[in-house]
Amino acid sequence: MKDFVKEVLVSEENIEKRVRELGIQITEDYKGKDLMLVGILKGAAIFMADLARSIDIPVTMDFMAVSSYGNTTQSSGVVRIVKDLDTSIEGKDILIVEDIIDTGLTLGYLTDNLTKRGARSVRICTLLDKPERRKVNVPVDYRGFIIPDEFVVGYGIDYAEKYRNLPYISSLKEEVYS
Ligand SMILES: O=P(O)(O)OC[C@H]1O[C@H](OP(=O)(O)OP(=O)(O)O)[C@H](O)[C@@H]1O
Ligand code: HPA
Ligand SMILES: [Mg+2]
Repeated sequence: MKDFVKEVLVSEENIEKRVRELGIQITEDYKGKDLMLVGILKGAAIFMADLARSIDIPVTMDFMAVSSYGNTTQSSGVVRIVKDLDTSIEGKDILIVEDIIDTGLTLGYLTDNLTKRGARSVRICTLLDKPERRKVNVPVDYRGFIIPDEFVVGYGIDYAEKYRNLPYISSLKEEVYS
């Protein structure tokens, strides 16, 4: 066990199994539709790569980058678009792919923003959901796991840009923050 890991909350095996299940469900729901996956950088990059390969219909993929956390464990509350989509999404069925929904500020802003661009539908797929921390109510259509109110890292998710390459989801020892 890496010495900065406090507790493994979701194992590599459980992530793999759940991603496969989500892919099957999304494949069913979007058959015959023009599905575009929108991954939210950087946290969702790893989830997006695995999820896309578990979906069995043709999809298009693009990425956006927004930032609200910076190098802290607290959301600033201000969502800023750092990288926008490359193409118009008018008439498309959009599935936003996120690593984690915490306060809901990021996804609340993004759902609104993408809906206003004339998408046919905008839905949300998040690997992790931390409902205890919610400030903005956002409808989650596909959810990997519900987790307790702990700051987590791994499988794409960072603390101060580190630990994204852990293959599982874990909490960090207190000394990492100090
Ligand atoms: O529900 P919220 O409280 O808004 O938090 C969730 C968002 O915060 C993190 O992104 P971050 O700003 O850290 O960017 P990153 O993905 O590049 O790490 C995470 O990846 C989500 O996008
Ligand atoms: O628990 C978290 N870990 C890392 N980044 C985050 N952004 C929102 N919640 C989290
Ligand atoms: Mg982050």
